[in-house]
Amino acid sequence: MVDKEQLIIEAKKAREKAYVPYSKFKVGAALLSEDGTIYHGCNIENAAYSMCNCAERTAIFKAVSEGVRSFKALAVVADTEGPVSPCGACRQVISELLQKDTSVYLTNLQGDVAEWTVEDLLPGAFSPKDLEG
Ligand SMILES: O=c1ccn([C@H]2C[C@H](O)[C@@H](CO)O2)c(=O)[nH]1
Ligand SMILES: [Zn+2]
Repeated sequence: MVDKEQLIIEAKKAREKAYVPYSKFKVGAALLSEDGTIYHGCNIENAAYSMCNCAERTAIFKAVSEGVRSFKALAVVADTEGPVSPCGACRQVISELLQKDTSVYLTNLQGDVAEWTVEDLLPGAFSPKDLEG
């Protein structure tokens, strides 16, 4: 059973793999699936800047592309003053692909941890329901 502290350790390990020649800002994520598998993600940048992919989305897309859709928890870590704050694009992806009750641990290297719900990360998110008109 993977607990919060262990998942944060895994996110820190993922952070070390970040490819960030432009921002030099390393971010790591660890996504725990319902069956106990951990999907690691780091941010991956590109000389065409808009192609940069955040750590959270790397982890989520890895899991979903393996057919995994049920998640217990997501940990994200960066070297920020307070707990790292996911960007709007990641909040949108998190809101659609993680469950409402999936725990989200936002942390930094100093050990500050903020625990969020998926719902609170993006109030009023655009959702599949909006496509029904
Ligand atoms: O929660 C976040 C915030 C930013 N980044 C990345 C995107 C870019 O590579 C770098 C600077 O924004 O950090 C993430 O991966 N996750
Ligand atoms: Zn993001």
